[in-house]
Amino acid sequence: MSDSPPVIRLCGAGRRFGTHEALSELDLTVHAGEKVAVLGTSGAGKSTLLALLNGSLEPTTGSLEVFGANPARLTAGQRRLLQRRIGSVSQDLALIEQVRVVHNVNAGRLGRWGTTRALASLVWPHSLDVVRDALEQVDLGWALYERTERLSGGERQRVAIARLLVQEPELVVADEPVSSLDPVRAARVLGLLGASPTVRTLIVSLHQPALARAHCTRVVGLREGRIVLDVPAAEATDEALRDLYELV
Ligand SMILES: Nc1ncnc2c1ncn2[C@@H]1O[C@H](COP(=O)(O)OP(=O)(O)OP(=O)(O)O)[C@@H](O)[C@H]1O
Repeated sequence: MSDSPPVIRLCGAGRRFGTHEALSELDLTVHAGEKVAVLGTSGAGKSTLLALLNGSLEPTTGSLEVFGANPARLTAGQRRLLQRRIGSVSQDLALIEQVRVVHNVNAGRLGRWGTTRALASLVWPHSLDVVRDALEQVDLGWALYERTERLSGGERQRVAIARLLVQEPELVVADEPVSSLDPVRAARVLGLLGASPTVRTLIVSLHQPALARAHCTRVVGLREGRIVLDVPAAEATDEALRDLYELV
């Protein structure tokens, strides 16, 4: 193993919303190259965990390090550099509806561009070859100049994946990125993220254990805000997962 710090290190981390404890006492270390699936029932805390990991939420207890740094202690400039290394897909996808698909995909490159280039690209889109290639990888080559608001839910999810692909982040944190896709496309998108030469580490929440086993190396199970399972994907058998999904 290299000397570089883990990509993620959570120690005794928790997150409260008012009096509600969404996550409690999480210990989780993720090393570069791991592909981690986060599973659990609705409300188990998956989105909250991923929001901690992508820097959009802070833990209310315990500690979090991403690439060896506590995001809360970084300067604004250091935070921007950190965000460039993290590609994120949230459940709301964070797409701009009124613009054409090419611009939403190019948003993945904004972290590397200055303001002038970013503004110019809104008139004459930059990096068209790169954008086209990313869209083709998610079967959306035809949608380059479509208005984003006209696309279906599954097509929009794939635009968000194409945005990730052009960003070339070291770490991808994806919250249910295939929830609107048909089974073949869901497998294909996860295969793309898992096999991408630039995405070195993947943390993805899923509702389909079969996809976790097929495309990830490790399965972390959350139940009522706590990690109750943390095994290599091959050991995440139906039996091992039974407790995770049992309704209380
Ligand atoms: N902003 C918030 N304010 C208050 N409570 C919240 C907030 N975000 C999440 N919660 C609560 O925290 C708990 C965990 O929510 P979270 O969205 O992380 O679950 P999840 O496992 O991602 O669920 P799902 O699979 O339905 O997306 C839930 O009880 C939820 O109501």
